[in-house]
Amino acid sequence: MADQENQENRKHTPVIEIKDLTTQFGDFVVHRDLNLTIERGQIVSLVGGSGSGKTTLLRQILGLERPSKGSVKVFGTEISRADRNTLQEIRNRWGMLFQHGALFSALTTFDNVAQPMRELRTLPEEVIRDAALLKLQMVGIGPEHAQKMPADLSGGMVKRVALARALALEPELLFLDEPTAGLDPSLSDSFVELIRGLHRELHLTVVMVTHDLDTLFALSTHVAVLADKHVIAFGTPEEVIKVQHPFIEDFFLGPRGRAALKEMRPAATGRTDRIDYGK
Ligand SMILES: Nc1ncnc2c1ncn2[C@@H]1O[C@H](COP(=O)(O)OP(=O)(O)OP(=O)(O)O)[C@@H](O)[C@H]1O
Repeated sequence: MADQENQENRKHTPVIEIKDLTTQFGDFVVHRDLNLTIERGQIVSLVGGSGSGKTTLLRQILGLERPSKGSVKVFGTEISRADRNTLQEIRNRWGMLFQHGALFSALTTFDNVAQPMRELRTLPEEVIRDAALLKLQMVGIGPEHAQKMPADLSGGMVKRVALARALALEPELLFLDEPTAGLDPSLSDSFVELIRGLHRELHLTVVMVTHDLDTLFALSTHVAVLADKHVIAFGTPEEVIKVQHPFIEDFFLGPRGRAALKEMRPAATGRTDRIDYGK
């Protein structure tokens, strides 16, 4: 009964809840009274101009930066107040795909994916072996590549292996930092498809930083726009592009944005309509 209650609570607790966050470095204020709530199953793209504080916000969520004011809760726990064990438990519930340095160059493909499981120190090696191969299979990497070194893989394969590694501990929450940067358009499309499929199968919550509008429109259920030191708009892509703000108009409705909107495919919601961008 208590277990059931816990599970119910888990379902209803926002995955990320940021309230009145201020981040300040010396006199320089990056975020002021920033609010953002991300619910289970959402795919949220975080966008904003250069220096608007996207990376710093991710660092706040990951517990790498402390709020000057306000609170950042992940899975209902205030991350800056969590003790070491709680923080580790929370970290085991998320995976992160970094834009650069995604893999350890001295480890094989297989060992890169196995490493987060080995660090748990609770799983027998045979279980790790099967799980790592399964994760690689999920991202379309066959066992024949398992003993290859990262330097011998193509750019697209490195991203896939890095995604397998981020999924190693079966996270509920996945952070993607510019997931399609550096991929050519067809690799980028297939990577988007892969993330979309995994989101559906694994019921993941995804938070990504991206400048790539094709990726944004193909994947996002929601978009959070960071400008003027806080989140100026949060909603579905259709809702957000209607908000009048110079950054939004420039980002979404400039030439690049219009092209991406025209090409837009159904997003992770399974929506099949096209965005009507008015102008
Ligand atoms: N540790 C720090 N000390 C001082 N200033 C910092 C620190 N970290 C970030 N900043 C400043 O905070 C601002 C926001 O930086 P941040 O990297 O979060 O922006 P961003 O939106 O990710 O930008 P970009 O898209 O260019 O990567 C910048 O002006 C940056 O110089």
